[in-house]
Amino acid sequence: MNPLKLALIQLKVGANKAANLSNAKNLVLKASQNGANLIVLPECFNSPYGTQFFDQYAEVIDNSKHSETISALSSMAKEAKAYLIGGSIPEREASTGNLFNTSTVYDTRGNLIAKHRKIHLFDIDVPNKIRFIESEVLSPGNSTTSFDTPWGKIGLAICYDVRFPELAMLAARKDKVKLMVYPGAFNMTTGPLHWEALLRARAIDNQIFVAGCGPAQDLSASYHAWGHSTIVGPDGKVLSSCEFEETIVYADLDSKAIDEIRTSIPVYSQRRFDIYPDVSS
Ligand SMILES: O=C(O)CCC(=O)C(=O)O
Repeated sequence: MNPLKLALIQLKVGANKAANLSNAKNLVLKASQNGANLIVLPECFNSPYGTQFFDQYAEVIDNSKHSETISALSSMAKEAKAYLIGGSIPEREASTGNLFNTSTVYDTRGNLIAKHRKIHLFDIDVPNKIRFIESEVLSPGNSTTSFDTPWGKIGLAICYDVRFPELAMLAARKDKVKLMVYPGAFNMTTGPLHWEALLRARAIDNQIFVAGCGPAQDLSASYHAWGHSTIVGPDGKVLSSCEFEETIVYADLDSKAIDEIRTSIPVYSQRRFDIYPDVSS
């Protein structure tokens, strides 16, 4: 099997949903022309990021009748003939009206094959720096997500979910994912402090590939994103990254690298689950 060519689209997101969708389409097609097999968009890619925007931009995700963004993503994947992780969008659940931060995944024919609702909502308050309380308007998802591709299973979670090592470990050990993808949107306080460290930590913990895809920075927006979309190898090395600008980050992922690191530094098989079966108390 040839390596998986992964492309992270560090998209510049604005207030105009139609413009965000058409900008995303141009870059998705560009990534596919450059040979990408799996293309990723950032968290909240069709709407500005902020609790005040979620209700206005939310869409119902219904497999039988696609909404504006779902229909656009499905066509992009089909036209690109690539797997597509559609970042995330504010989702409105039809039956309850509840809002979620939700990522959708498409196969090369544009079929919607997976959906992840952010499990850990971004609720933080760093005095004089950043206060963001997603749970004021969003409900959390309650399940983990992975999906099959010809390159093996891929795990999916969203942004703040990266801070919780159990989620990636479950995906690596139970679902046997080779790659964990996090559409994200870190900020200018926690981005420089933790973004790369967390992505590398999840890769080192589990000896899998890890990717985090953020939006480009827009200093005229209310939320200043950190950007720095990054792909990390199973040995913890950064394979490819960028800074704040709109761009595409690529890497070729060969699963042989997972076998090599698990053989040379065999922590994957040295775990002592007999002494820490449950650390929840
Ligand atoms: O964990 C962080 O510091 C940032 C998280 C975030 O921006 C998000 O969950 O959208």
